[in-house]
Order: sequence, then structure tokens, then C-alpha cells
Amino acid sequence: MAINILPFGFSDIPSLLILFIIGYVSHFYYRYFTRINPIPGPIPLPIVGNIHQKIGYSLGEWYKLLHKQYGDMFEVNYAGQRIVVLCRPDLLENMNTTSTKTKYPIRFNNTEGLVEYGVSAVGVGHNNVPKSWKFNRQFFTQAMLTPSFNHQAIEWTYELWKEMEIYWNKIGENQELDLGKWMHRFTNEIIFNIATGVKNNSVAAFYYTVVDPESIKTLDKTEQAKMEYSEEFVQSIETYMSGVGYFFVLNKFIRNNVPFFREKIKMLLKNKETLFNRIRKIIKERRYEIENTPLDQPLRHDILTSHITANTPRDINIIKHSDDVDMSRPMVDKEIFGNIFESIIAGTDTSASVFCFVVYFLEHHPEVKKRLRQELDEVFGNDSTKPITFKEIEELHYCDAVIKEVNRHSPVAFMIGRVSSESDNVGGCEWPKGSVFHMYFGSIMKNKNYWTDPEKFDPERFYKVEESDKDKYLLEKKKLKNTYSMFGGGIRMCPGRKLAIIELKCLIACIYRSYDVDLVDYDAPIKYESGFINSCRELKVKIKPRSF
Ligand code: HEM
Repeated sequence: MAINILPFGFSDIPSLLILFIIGYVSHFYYRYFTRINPIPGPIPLPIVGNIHQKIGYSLGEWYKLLHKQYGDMFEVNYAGQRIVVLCRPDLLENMNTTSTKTKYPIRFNNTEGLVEYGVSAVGVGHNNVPKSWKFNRQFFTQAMLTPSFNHQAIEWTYELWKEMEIYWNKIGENQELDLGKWMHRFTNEIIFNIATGVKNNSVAAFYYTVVDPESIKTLDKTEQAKMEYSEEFVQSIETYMSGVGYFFVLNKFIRNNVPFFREKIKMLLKNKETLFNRIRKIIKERRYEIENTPLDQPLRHDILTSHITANTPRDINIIKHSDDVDMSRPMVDKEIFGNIFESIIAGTDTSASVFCFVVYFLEHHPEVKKRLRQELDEVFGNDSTKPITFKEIEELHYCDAVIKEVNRHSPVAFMIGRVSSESDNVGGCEWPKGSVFHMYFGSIMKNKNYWTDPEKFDPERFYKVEESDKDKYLLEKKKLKNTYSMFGGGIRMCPGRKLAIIELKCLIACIYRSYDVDLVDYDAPIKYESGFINSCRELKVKIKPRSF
């Protein structure tokens, strides 16, 4: 029997394409309308999901709009990834538990792009392998719980402030400073110093190569080279950070084949290798130094030294966490690299942005600034040149309250992710293993059900609540679970939280006990970029000696 095969020509391609698209779109919407637990949210488009609707908004603004429209539990779709956004504390019930048996051990799913870029599978932040995460995480805790670590952190913060003050005085009081940029350099240098014990001169390099490039000629050749190397290094960290989005969003095919992206990716990978090699070199050199330091000579307390010596005869840590043999071995260089690199990445933008937000709010609330200065004067007395100690930092309770209230209004980490490792009931629905949630604290911290007069900026709500205030901040006094977050919660809570607060309080004290800060434009809203965190990009100020 003859088989009749229909001839197929080029003219049939458009029809086939249309058939394919109809099939794909029908399948997409069939799956969408029959998905489990359909909850409110904008209807997605095939391929892009809801991403096109976000254009023109920061992530925080977009979530705020969606929350108003769809309620406390809604869903969005990021290019095929379904995400459930939670805006009520009771919905977060199981997500921030400190038990290692938590159903939410992971913050975000990793992509193969992030692995290629070196973000995932090392350190802790993006490490989704429980055993490896637990092993690395214990060293963070050990390093930061050592009491001498706090003293060292304050000493270095104070020393660097004194150095930055010299550059600011050179610039003069009538000149504008971009506090956003200065603070990024400051926190970068502090965290680099605390992480590695090495001074990377980020602040000095900013002054000599960016703010006043002519002045570099006043330095000798060796110092000039040091500044240029340092600037290159800091730029390299910034370039690395700017590339994370490409590796998160683009798949391998696009990264390697599509013009423009291909070149960009090549440049980013080259930069990554140079940057990683520089940090690997620091680790090797410190290992060598430690091995050649006589046993009776003390070692300094930075995170790197703590990591290299942990579980060895030279261990500088006083806290031990585990009797488990797997957990009590020393770290290898690759593991150390992960933790050190993450400290630098996680401790720069966050602390710098919180500091800029604090300045912005203080300058818009003179009564709060006055109260803060009163506390600074009580604790430090009249001598503004007296070095700052840990004891004094601990006495700054109102300053603590100011930082907390600024974070409530303008949180850096306004949203925190969680991925479930087993099925769980959230908001009356049974969600399968692998469901992705965003805890949207930006909205929870402004909800009148949990906060008295939530739009009001008043650090008193976090300050020692006196008897006379009994009725004023009644809700706050209840300390309702999951209504406030600055550093997250549960097993993934930020390990750098103590360090960040010490650094912030020290810097606030240094500046506000001696200087007046004027915003160049009091009417301008604060400028920040909103990706996964709100990062302050610019805050123009003028600094002059304090008029008492
Ligand atoms: C004001 C400054 C800071 C803020 C607002 C902040 C905030 C956060 C938040 C919200 C998380 C996620 C916690 C969670 O998922 O529950 C986090 C994680 C993390 N932070 Fe911070 N952080 C700050 C400073 C630092 C510093 C100075 C370091 C340096 C050591 C650091 C290192 C980390 C690391 C390594 C993680 C990942 C922890 C893990 O996954 O186990 N952070 N931070």
C-alpha cells in the first residue's frame, strides 16, 4: 500500500509556529488555572510571568502595591518560578524557628548561573547543602562570639573614622560629600579588615583617586601604587556585585551565545577570577604567617585567623559547638574563602545603607537628633576626642532604639526568602516541598495591627518603656512574634548582626558628638536601589563642626 506523505515546505513554517505558540500558551494557562492552592495575584504571561508588571517599580514598591490589591497572602511569578508573598506575622509561624529540624532551612533556590559565578555552594548565605552550611556557619558564630572580637571591631572602626575625618577636613565644610559613596568605602574597609586582618585602604583610595585625584601626587610612588591597587580591588568587588543579576536571571545558553551578554559574561568571569585569586592569596599568606608565628606569641582576632586556627592546636576561639567528628575538623582553604568572601559582600552594602538611612531620618527629625546627642553627651562627656570603648557602646540605648526605628521605616532587608524542605500548612493551604515564600517585612513593620501609629517616626517605641509610657506603646510592649526584622530570624539569622550594630553605633557616636550634618536637599526623598535589599546609592551632605 502506498503511503501518501504530504509535502512540507518553508511556507508551512509560520503555520507550525502559530500552532506551537497556541499549544504552548494553552498549556501554560491550563497549568496556571489548575495550579494547587490558587491564591490572589496578578495573572502571569507565558515565559516572563509577572516580571513585565514590575517595570518602573522597585521590588519593595511593587510588593506594597500588590499587597494593597491582593491582601496578606498573594502570589507572583518570576519567569516560571511561583512565589508566595506573606504579609502577616502568623503566616510566618514556622519560617523563623531556631531548630535545625526547621522545615525552612533554605533562603533562596540556587541557579546553575550562581554556581558558575561562585556565589553558591560555598560559605553560608547561598549554601543549600545542610551539612556543609552547618559546618561553615559554626565558624562564623565562633569568630564573632569571642569577646576580644568586639573590642577589635570598635578599635578599628574608631581608627578608620579618625582617618576619614582627616580627608573630610581636607575637603572643607562648604563642600558637598556623597555620604552614600563614603559609607560604602568605610564599611567595605572595616569588614575587609575584620574579615582578613588586612587593611585594604578603601577610604584613602577613594579620597586620592576619586574625590581629589590631584592629591595623589603628594604621595610617594609606593603609596600611589598602593592607592591604585586598592581602588582597582574595590572596583572589582563592585563589578562582581553588579554581575550577580546576570547569572541569576540568564540561562547558560543566553550567557554563552547571545551577543552583548556573551561579552559581558566573559568580562564578569575574568573579573571574578582576578578578585577570587586576590582573596585566595591573602588566605595563603595568613596561613603561612600563622605557621611561622612562635607558639607563645598571641595571634590577632580577625575572622580569617579564627577560621584558619579553628579546631587546630593554635585555636584562638573560646567557644566550641560540636562534639561531632565531622564538625570538629579544621577548615580547608576553599571553605575559608567562602566565609571570608561572604563577610565582605554581606557586610558592606547593608551597614553603609543603614547608616545613610539613619542620617536621613535624624536630619528630618531634629527632636530625635537632640535626644540622641543628649545621650552621647551623657555617655562620652565633653571630650569629643576620647576614643570609644565597648562599655560606652553598650550604654547607648537610645542610639539602639534610633537604629531599630529607622529600620522599621526603611528596612534594608525589606523582604527575606524561604524555601520549604517538606510540605507545610501556610495560611490554611497545604504547600508542597520546594515552595518558595517571601516574608515581606516592609509591610508587616508598618501595620497598625502590630504597631502604634505606624507612620510616626519615634524611637521611643523601642526605648526603655517607662511606667508613664504605659499606654503609649502598648502594642510594642507585647513583642508580638514575627512583627519586626532587621537581621532575619531562625537558623539563617544574620551572623554579622552584633558586629553591624557595634559598627553603626560607633560611627553614629563619632560623627554626631563632633559634627553637624546638613542634607544638601531636605525635600529630596532618599535615593536607593531596590533589588533583594534596599541599598542607598547617594546621600549628598555638608559636614561642619558641631555648634553646641
Ligand atoms: C546592618 C547591617 C546588616 C543587615 C541589615 C543584615 C541583614 C541580614 C539579613 C536580613 C539576613 C538574612 C537572614 C535570614 O534569612 O533570616 C542576613 C544574612 C547574612 N548576613 Fe547579614 N546583615 C548585616 C550585616 C552583616 C555583616 C556585617 C556581616 C558580616 C559578617 C553579615 C553576614 C551575613 C551572612 C554571612 C548571612 C547569611 C547567613 C546564613 O545564610 O546562614 N551581615 N543578613
